[in-house]
Amino acid sequence: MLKGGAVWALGTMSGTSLDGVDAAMLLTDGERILDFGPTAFRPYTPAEQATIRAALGRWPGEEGVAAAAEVVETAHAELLSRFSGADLIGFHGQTLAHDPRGRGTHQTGDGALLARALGLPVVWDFRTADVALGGQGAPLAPFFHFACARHIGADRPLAILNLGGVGNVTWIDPRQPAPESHGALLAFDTGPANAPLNDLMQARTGQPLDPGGETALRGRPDEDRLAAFLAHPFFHRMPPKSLDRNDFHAALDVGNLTLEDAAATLTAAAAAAVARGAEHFPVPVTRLLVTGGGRHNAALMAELATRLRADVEPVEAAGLNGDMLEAQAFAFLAVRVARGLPTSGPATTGVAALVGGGKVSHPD
Ligand SMILES: Nc1ncnc2c1ncn2[C@@H]1O[C@H](COP(=O)(O)OP(=O)(O)OP(=O)(O)O)[C@@H](O)[C@H]1O
Ligand SMILES: CC(=O)N[C@H]1[C@@H]2OC[C@@H](O2)[C@@H](O)[C@@H]1O[C@H](C)C(=O)O
Repeated sequence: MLKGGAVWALGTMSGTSLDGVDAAMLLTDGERILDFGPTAFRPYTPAEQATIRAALGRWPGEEGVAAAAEVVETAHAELLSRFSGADLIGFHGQTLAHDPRGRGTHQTGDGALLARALGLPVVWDFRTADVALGGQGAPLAPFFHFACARHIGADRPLAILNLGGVGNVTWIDPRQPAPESHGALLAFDTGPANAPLNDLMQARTGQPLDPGGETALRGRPDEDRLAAFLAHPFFHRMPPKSLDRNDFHAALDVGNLTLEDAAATLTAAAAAAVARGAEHFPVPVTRLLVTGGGRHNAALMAELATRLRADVEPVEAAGLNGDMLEAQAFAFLAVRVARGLPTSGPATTGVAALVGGGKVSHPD
């Protein structure tokens, strides 16, 4: 186990959009951010993506999972071998299934194998312990978001919103001494973010996303569909709460709308879900910093600004890197695990007490 000092950790994320693997170096003691280091991205090829997609929703030992694991491991080994100077690795793996109150949570990819391949300690399997102890197992970035808020010198409550396939938000009071302090954090998944819009664009146009939100900007949201969407029981649950990528599939039927109106409806739904979530914040925020690919969607950012009475800005406005924040989070969490510090708590995953998730595998 590490003692007090800072180390260079190399974190990875292979997100729900299945576009590829992000990796980022971070100099940290698991409490503070001391420096940001190099970053890199390795896309999945269409064939690799298809192999992972075929295993979505599956559990260890089921058909297709071994092939997906091999793709994930190979892509990570290739990407991570480009870096030098790391003391340890934080390997998230690829979530294939997430059912915290049922079968559990499943991130594929073997960290022990990567430790041997790369010759470095690998911290991995971050979510299982939290779920086993009654937590949602997600989101896990909030303890890092707290460090980010401190790093950028925030002096009043703010929120960091991640718009990936699914949305997740962290409300932060940076005046508290540490993320595990009472009242420092509240975090939860907000609802579907880009995934339904990507699925619509793929099905109707063959494009994987709505670039810049251009299609949605030409359409009008269907208010009846929005109201039906917001009636979903997920919005009546108190946070913390988490979602699987396709949990909202049936609640977001935009089948008979034009492409533009369907895109506008799904975009408005993602923003409305965040606004619903913001009603749970302990005190309202005046600043919402947005990370994840959805910050490039002008229609989504405009809908957020309309629905939330706050400045809605990409995290870059505060000097952070919105493409790499999750990879940096798993670098940070790896150091916390190595130091025996908690990675989640009642306010972030709903677990009964503070939990230090994550396994450590050594190269020999
Ligand atoms: N230029 C763009 N215009 C519109 N949308 C974009 C753009 N770039 C990225 N996106 C959206 O962001 C998504 C990718 O976001 P991100 O990389 O944050 O997801 P992820 O990390 O895979 O997901 P998660 O955080 O849910 O695990 C794309 O699938 C797309 O929907
Ligand atoms: C189970 C799982 O992998 N969840 C992801 C997913 O992608 C976004 C959202 O859903 C969030 O809950 C989480 O990832 C981020 C990095 C987290 O744990 O903070």
